[in-house]
Amino acid sequence: MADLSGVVSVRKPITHVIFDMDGLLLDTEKFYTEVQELILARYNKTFDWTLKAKMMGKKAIESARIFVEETGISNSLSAEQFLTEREDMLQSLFPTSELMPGASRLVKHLHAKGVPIAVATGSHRRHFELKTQRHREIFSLMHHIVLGDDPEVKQGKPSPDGFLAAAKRFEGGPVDPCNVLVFEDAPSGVLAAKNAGMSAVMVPDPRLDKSFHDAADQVLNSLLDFNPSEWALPPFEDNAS
Ligand SMILES: O=P(O)(O)OC[C@H](O)CO
Ligand SMILES: [Mg+2]
Repeated sequence: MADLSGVVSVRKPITHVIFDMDGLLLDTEKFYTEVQELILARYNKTFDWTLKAKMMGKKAIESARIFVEETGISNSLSAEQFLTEREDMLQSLFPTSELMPGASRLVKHLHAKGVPIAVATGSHRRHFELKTQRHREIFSLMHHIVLGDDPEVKQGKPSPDGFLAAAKRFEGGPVDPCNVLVFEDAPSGVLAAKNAGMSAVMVPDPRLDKSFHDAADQVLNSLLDFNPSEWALPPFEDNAS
């Protein structure tokens, strides 16, 4: 494949795949947005996608600090108080989480073809359990799952900690990062994958500024648009979703 300057870009042969969770496999980013809009409304402020872009994909306390500082409410609400306040709302929303379009098809396909797959999420254990309670089957196909409160994940995305921990835990690991493909929705997540030396397919929310697409190796509107053959992965045998 050649770009407009005639530079030929060769994609690395992929042997292992790591999925992000929130906003990529699960349609859970909308819950964070909803709750944060409600909290900010109390301070007569609005939540926008510039702030969302900075928060998404990060560990809870890291994104909480960004929230109170960027909105200028840190004198009234600390990051810790913000987390406590949003918790009740999130706890009732998370169990209703739905899979993103194409997530089930892609995970089942890669698993059936023997491609080792894992999850690396910024989400901590308690939230992970709530979000995945209706989706145990899909998550059981993962070789392993690295959570945001894993002791090896010292820093959240864009630090590569989560993806490097995930690459280490595959059978026969550590897997060379250049053979790992990451699926991400968040700017911080794409940077984390690139900081880990991995390839990144970004499936961003359409409201995210397009400048965040630049760091990704490929940008898709939906997981349904992913073509495994482009990454030397086994092709789909049908067009079913
Ligand atoms: O996108 P994830 O799966 O890394 O999750 C991060 C936070 O829990 C939500 O932005
Ligand atoms: Mg995400």
